[in-house]
Amino acid sequence: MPNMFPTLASEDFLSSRCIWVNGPVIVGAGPSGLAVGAGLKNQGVPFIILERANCIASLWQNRTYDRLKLHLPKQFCQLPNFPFPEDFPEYPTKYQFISYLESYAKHFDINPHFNETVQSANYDETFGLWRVKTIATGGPNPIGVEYICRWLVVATGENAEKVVPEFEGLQDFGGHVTHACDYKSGQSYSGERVLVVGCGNSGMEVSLDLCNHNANPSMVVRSSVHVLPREVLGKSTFELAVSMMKWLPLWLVDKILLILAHLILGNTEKYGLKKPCVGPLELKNTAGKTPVLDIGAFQKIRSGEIKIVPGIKKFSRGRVELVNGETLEIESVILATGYRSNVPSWLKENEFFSSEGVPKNPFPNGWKGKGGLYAVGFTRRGLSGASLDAISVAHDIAKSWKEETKQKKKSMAARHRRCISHF
Ligand SMILES: Cc1cc2nc3c(=O)[nH]c(=O)nc-3n(C[C@H](O)[C@H](O)[C@H](O)COP(=O)(O)OP(=O)(O)OC[C@H]3O[C@@H](n4cnc5c(N)ncnc54)[C@H](O)[C@@H]3O)c2cc1C
Ligand SMILES: NC(=O)C1=CN([C@@H]2O[C@H](COP(=O)(O)OP(=O)(O)OC[C@H]3O[C@@H](n4cnc5c(N)ncnc54)[C@H](OP(=O)(O)O)[C@@H]3O)[C@@H](O)[C@H]2O)C=CC1
Ligand SMILES: O=C(O)C(=O)Cc1c[nH]c2ccccc12
Repeated sequence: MPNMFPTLASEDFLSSRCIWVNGPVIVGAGPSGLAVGAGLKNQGVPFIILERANCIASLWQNRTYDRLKLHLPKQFCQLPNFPFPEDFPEYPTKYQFISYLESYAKHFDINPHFNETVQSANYDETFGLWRVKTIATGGPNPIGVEYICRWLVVATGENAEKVVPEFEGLQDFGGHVTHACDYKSGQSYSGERVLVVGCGNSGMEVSLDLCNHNANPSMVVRSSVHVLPREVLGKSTFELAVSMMKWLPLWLVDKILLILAHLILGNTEKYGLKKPCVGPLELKNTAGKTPVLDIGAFQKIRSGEIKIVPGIKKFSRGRVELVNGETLEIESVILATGYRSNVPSWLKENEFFSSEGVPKNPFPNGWKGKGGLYAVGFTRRGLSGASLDAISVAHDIAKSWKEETKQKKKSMAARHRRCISHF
């Protein structure tokens, strides 16, 4: 018997709309998307920003811990054309940074479409247009929307999704397992033995915060890590590196950074923090691995308050077995295992973006693709890299928007004249 009630795809239940955008569609209302928006506003170009969360800068507002501060000095973190307030400290807190971003959006009158997740973006070769499909969940029912535009700006970030590795036996562990993006404070871990998996800036700072709340962290270092002091003789290490880069080759700057780190912190390898073979800046540029800028975790490692342990073999009820055969009894696990881009899941394009979801061309040539495609904030250079991209992208789009608008006006005027001459 034929099926009288064929099942409908979930999309069929959505009412849908199609919208022509006179200008670019920007995906993501983080610092990168806001900075492009500001540049476009300054040049009179209309645009829309689509944001899956219900606020701007959702990484900063929803997916970071309470005690987070910017770890680069403020002059490297402000966005174009709107400086930080003068009374901001050298390393603003995340709350100060968020309030700055709110003022930034207000100043440039940027109003993203919140609760609207981009599901796919395809380039229509025939018409030379982008078709961007979203699901908007702000109203009583989800709505499917399709935007048609000439320019598409990808500003979804290098940290769009958490990385959650699979571990044997984790389902039997029975304790609390959280990713660093959901960790707010060590308060609820007081007195607990906690396994922190990963030793990047997140792993280090979460471990430090746990110590400050009387918990006992063990931090997994499965391979290697560069630990640099955040400051050298009161001057930011990052700033020092940027100044040296003007005169010296990268390898030499890396050597000097490692010598300074050794003078200030001593031999970090003695405590189980094996150093990578490649220098800290070279590693950041080639593999995107950020060196740790230490704000006090290393002192806790030296004192034994943070225990360093090797890679994980498997979990079992209330325990973890390590690759060296040692077993630890633990109450909780925090996965400080990093983040990844989500571009491959929605952008139907594989010439400009790699399979990891970052532009294939290295900095400074990774911001412009073909057919009006742009990327902002994928340079592995934090907020200062995002600002540089945003300036280039806004300038380039404004130029071609103005040319096309002028041409359209010309051809409309010509059509108008032809119409008049008929009378
Ligand atoms: C804990 C932490 C601390 C950091 N500290 C510093 C620092 O001190 N200095 C520095 O320079 N950098 C720092 N960074 C790097 C960080 O990536 C940048 O600061 C900055 O947030 C990058 O901005 P962005 O706009 O490119 O990406 P994001 O801030 O991640 O913004 C991207 C936005 O896109 C939205 N989005 C994603 N997918 C979709 C979709 N499909 N549809 C619609 N919207 C979508 C997201 O919800 C998000 O709001 C830090 C990162 C982390 C994780
Ligand atoms: N104050 C600040 O400004 C802060 C900035 N940040 C930034 O946020 C970004 C993300 O940092 P972070 O979250 O630390 O992520 P990272 O990608 O820098 O580090 C991930 C860590 O997890 C480890 N890891 C991944 N998978 C496994 C596994 N299966 N077993 C054991 N270890 C594993 C990695 O080890 P391996 O190297 O062996 O792969 C690495 O040590 C960085 O750019 C960082 O600088 C983060 C926190 C604070
Ligand atoms: O914190 C981050 O994620 C950054 O990307 C900031 C950053 C850019 N370049 C760097 C080099 C060394 C340490 C941090 C950074």
